[in-house]
Amino acid sequence: MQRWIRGRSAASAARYFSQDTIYALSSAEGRAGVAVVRISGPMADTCLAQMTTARAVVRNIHHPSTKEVLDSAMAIRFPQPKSFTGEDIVELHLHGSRPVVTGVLQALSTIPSCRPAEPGEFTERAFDNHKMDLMQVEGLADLLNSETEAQRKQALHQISGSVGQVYEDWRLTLVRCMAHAEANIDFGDDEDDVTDAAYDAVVDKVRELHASIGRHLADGRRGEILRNGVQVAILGAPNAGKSSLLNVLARRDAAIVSPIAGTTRDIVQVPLNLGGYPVTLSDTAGIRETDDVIEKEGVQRAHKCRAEAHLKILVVDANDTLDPSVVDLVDANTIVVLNKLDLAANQIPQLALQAAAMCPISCVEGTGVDAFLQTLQAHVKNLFAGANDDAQGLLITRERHRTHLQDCVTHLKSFLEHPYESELAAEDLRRAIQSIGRIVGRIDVEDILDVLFRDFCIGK
Ligand SMILES: Nc1nc2c(ncn2[C@@H]2O[C@H](COP(=O)(O)OP(=O)(O)OP(=O)(O)O)[C@@H](O)[C@H]2O)c(=O)[nH]1
Repeated sequence: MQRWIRGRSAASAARYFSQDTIYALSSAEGRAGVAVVRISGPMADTCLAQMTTARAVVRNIHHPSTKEVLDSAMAIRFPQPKSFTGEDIVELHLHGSRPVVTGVLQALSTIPSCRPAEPGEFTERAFDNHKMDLMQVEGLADLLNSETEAQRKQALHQISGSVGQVYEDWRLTLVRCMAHAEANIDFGDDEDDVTDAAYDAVVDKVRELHASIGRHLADGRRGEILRNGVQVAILGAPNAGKSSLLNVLARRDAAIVSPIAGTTRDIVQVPLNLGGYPVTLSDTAGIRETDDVIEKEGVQRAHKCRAEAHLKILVVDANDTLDPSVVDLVDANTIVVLNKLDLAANQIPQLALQAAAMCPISCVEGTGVDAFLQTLQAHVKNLFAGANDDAQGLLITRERHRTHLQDCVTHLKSFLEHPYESELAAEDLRRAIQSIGRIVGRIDVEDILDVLFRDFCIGK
């Protein structure tokens, strides 16, 4: 354990070695049915003994010195090593009232070597005690930040450890390959065990792994898109009804709507949950040639937004002739919305556009909005189609993982270019092993952990 704690930031290492017992409110702040105070560390049982006589039963909680009754609560013990942190843990399930929680936390501060927990410190202890690996900690962070069902599923999948296990299996395969490569350096042809045929099998194994990781990398970034949300840009000419559409979908007046062409200048974003998938809708400035400096900037931002979007909605006024510059915006990832149907005298214009779909609607009357939403939802869902094609349902959820996997592939490729130059080949495998080992994380994890735990709430 010393090996990787040594690199930990000074504050974090000091915290770890102090052997303090930490406590915090682990449920949400404020009035609630139940408030859970979690205590972890060597004094957890002592805290319990000093404040109540209970073991998972309802009892009075006393102030340890004044003996004043602070609450009637349920106390649960989770003895080490099977607890969340791997240490003795006590949970006090209190009434969810501010004075009760404040009184209990204050009472805990009077017990020697007990102190309030830092954000994420319970999870940090779980990591330190090998109860979770880095990917699981990241998965927990994702779960806490998740807002839709699909995000929750992905985070839970990562917390379960199954994704990390696949990487660990790949790493162990490479370790075995490297043992063979090093045996080649040490014994060459003199050793019976290290036959050419055995080494050929190692090269085949590396080739296989190189292909598997390559396929895994070609996942269309579905895991990262799901984690960060699907970006959908609403584009079109001025006055087509882009802001009106945004407001209809958001069910509130998120953007200003007016008959003055060129009203929207900056990007206006609204988050949506579409069938369990997280979506960010961006309303943009109407695209046209202009000398107005501010509007020009708005049009540039609209083009940038379009370039970064996973899906585009092109809003067209069904009563206007199509501007060629707007036609150029259409591609296979664009849903065309023919708006202002109420003014079109029941004539839906037939447009020859290579779009993903065409949806006639009226933002003012609400006609066609439900059908459009279904089309949009289907296209969002389609971005993730095939997510479970992979036997393990394996998706890359963070850029950090992708970078290490790409490094690993680079080293494996280098190995495959000179597999029979023993020393070079062994060095390539060593680097490939290191790259993949960094994902699950026991190497150079300190900076990542510091950032991760900073984003955690106190009590987690
Ligand atoms: N009749 C009718 N009017 C609409 C409809 N949708 C929008 N409008 C009107 O069209 C005008 C422009 O609507 P906006 O939503 O501001 O259009 P926009 O595309 O965001 O415009 P810019 O900000 O100029 O890019 C407003 O007066 C809206 O009330 C519709 O379905 N039917």
